[in-house]
Amino acid sequence: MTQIPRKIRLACRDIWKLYGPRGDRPAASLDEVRARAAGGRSFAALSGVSLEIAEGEIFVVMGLSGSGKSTLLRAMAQLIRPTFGTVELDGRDLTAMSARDLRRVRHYDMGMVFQHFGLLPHLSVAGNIALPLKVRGDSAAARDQAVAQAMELTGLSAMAERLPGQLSGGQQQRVGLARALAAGPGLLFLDEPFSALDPLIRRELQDELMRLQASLHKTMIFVTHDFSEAVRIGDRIAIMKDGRLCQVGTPEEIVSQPADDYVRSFVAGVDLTRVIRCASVARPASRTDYALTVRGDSRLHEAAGLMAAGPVGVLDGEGRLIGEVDAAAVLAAVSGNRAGAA
Ligand SMILES: Nc1ncnc2c1ncn2[C@@H]1O[C@H](COP(=O)(O)OP(=O)(O)OP(=O)(O)O)[C@@H](O)[C@H]1O
Repeated sequence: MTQIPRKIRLACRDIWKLYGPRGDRPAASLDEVRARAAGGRSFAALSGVSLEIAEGEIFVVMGLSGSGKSTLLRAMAQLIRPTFGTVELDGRDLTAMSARDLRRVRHYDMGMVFQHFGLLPHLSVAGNIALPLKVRGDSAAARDQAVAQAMELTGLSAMAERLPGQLSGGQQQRVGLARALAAGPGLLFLDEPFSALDPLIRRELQDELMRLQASLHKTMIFVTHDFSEAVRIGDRIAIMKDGRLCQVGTPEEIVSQPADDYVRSFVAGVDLTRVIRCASVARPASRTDYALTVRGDSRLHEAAGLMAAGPVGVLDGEGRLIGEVDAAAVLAAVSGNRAGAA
C-alpha cells in the first residue's frame, strides 16, 4: 500500500477535461459530463482523474504522447479550467476561486518550468529570472536578493548578464528552474523540463533537481514520457493512458507490481536494481555484526558490489540493523521471484 505520511498539498477530485464544440463550458454534474463525452462530439482528454499529492514529494506524471499528462498538469495549475471536478491547494478549491485570488496563488505559491524554457531572448539571465517578481510587484531590492539567491542555487551566478542565446540548452533550463524558484513557491510544476536536452545533460539536471529538493523540500509535479526518468526522480509516479490513471505508486511498487500490461511494458525496459531498495528484499539478519553494511534505502545496484564475500547488513536511517541482503536476494528481486524476501 502506498503511504502518504505528510500533509496533502494538492488534491484533484474527479477531474474531467472535454475538448470539442462546447468543451470550455463547465459541466454542472457528472451525468452531464458523461453524456457530453459519450455523445462523440467532445473528446475527453481527462476522464475522472483523482489523486492527492503530499507536501514535499516529487510526484511524476508519466505516460505516452497524448495520454493527457500536460492537460492534467495544466488543469492542476489552473492554466486551463477543468470541465468538471475540483483542484484543491491546501484545502482551498482553485476551481472556485476568483481570477484575482488565483493570480495571487500563481504569483506566490506556484512556479512553472516548461520543456522549451520560455525565456525572453532580449533579457539577460538575471532579467529573465527577475521577470515574475517584477510582474507581481516586488521591490528592486527584494528582486535583486531573490535573483542572486536563485542563481546561486542553480549555479548561474557567473552568467547573470548573458543572454539566453549565449547559453547551452542545459544552461537555459537552469535559468527556467531559477526563474521558477526565485518567487519562492512551495509548489513547482515541471512539464517535460529535461526532454529537449541530450541524455548526459538531462541526467546532470535530474541530479541537480534531486540535490535542490534535498534542501528545499518543494512539492513538485513533474511530467515526463520517460519511464526511467520517472523512476529515477519520482517519490511517486502516476501512469496515465487515454486521460485516465492506470496506476499510482512509488517506483518500487510500480516495478514490482505493475497494475496492467500497459504499465508492465514500461517496466520491461528498466534496470530493477536501480529502483528496488535493499530494505525491500532484506531477509532477517543471520548474525549481529557484518563486515559490510548498506542503508536500507540504498538501491540494490549500490550494494551488489559488496556481496562477493557473503551477506551484507542492512541498516535503517538510525544505523540499526534491520536485516541482510545477498546476491541471491538481488537475483530473486530482478527475476521477479521475491520468495524468501522478508
Ligand atoms: N486544445 C486542445 N483541443 C483539442 N484537443 C486537445 C487540446 N489539447 C490537448 N488535446 C488532446 O488531448 C489529449 C491529451 O493531450 P496532452 O497534451 O495532455 O497529452 P500529453 O500526454 O501531454 O502528450 P505529449 O507528451 O505529446 O505532450 C491529446 O489527444 C490531445 O490531442
